[in-house]
Amino acid sequence: MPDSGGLSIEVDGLRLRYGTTEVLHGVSFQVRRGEVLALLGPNGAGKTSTIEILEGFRMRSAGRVDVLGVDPALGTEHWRARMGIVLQSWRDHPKWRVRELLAFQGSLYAPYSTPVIRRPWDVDDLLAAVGLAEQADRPIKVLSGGQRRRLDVAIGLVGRPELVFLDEPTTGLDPKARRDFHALVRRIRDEFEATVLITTHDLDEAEKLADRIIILAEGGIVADGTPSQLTRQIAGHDEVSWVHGGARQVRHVADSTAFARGLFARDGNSIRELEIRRATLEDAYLALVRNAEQAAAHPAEVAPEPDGASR
Ligand SMILES: Nc1ncnc2c1ncn2[C@@H]1O[C@H](COP(=O)(O)OP(=O)(O)OP(=O)(O)O)[C@@H](O)[C@H]1O
Repeated sequence: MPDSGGLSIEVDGLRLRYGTTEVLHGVSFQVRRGEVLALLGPNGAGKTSTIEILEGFRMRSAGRVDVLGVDPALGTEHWRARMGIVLQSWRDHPKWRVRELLAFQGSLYAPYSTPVIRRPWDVDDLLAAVGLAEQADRPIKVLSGGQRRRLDVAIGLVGRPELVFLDEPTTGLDPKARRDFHALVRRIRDEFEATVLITTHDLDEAEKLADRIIILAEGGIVADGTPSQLTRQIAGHDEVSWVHGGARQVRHVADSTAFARGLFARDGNSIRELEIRRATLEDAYLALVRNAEQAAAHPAEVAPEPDGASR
């Protein structure tokens, strides 16, 4: 079965220690089949370590992990063939030509083809999908950095994976390649119903791509929700400004829609030049990470985020 109860990933109480340092202090989350989940967090938060455990490349210290219905510590080649992995670092195959390499990598997946999922992905179709059709017959050593990154993505997708891990996939891509890549992620989700777990430091990318975001900081999950749910967690960050009686007024409020409704109910036609600046995902991210870092440094002193309106 591709999943257990519609879930591609289940993590419960995951702990990881490197020597005497505990990097993950009991992390729990689930990812539904077909969901695009972005894992965010500061450098060193444990994102890559978490993904490596899910991929079966790193042993956990404690906790329960289930990926596509299997404990990754016990994963077989057949289980691994159902996943696609795009790592942060380049693989080095300088003498291969692009098409040859993809055809070879694809052939490794052929034994795992099923009537439902035909493996591998047709090489020409895949080259077109990642924008490498013109480079198909070039040796890999002559590709630009961005083209090599596209090839990394193609290698991760050639087996028509049910679950794709993308570790900072758009680093080094130009804006057009980045936009094409976002379209490709949507395509693999929509056409193949693949589950996608992506790590990125680009909050704009996370907001555009992810159905759900998890923020990891100080060894734990500090937020888990849709981009707009996360943004709403940071109360008092929507800025509403308007002109009334010739003077500009400014308020910072938790819910700008409700505030504007009240404003119009009260002052009606005399409101001019209403502007609302919603809290951004970046505002939310920075506040949540800052809170987690302060809580870790001074466990007793951290005050909760303010709620409601303030000047
Ligand atoms: N093999 C290792 N041995 C010891 N410590 C390690 C090892 N790998 C990672 N670490 C440490 O574990 C912590 C988490 O690292 P990890 O690479 O998972 O973070 P990350 O969130 O992916 O960071 P980045 O955003 O910089 O990629 C870091 O403090 C790192 O130094």
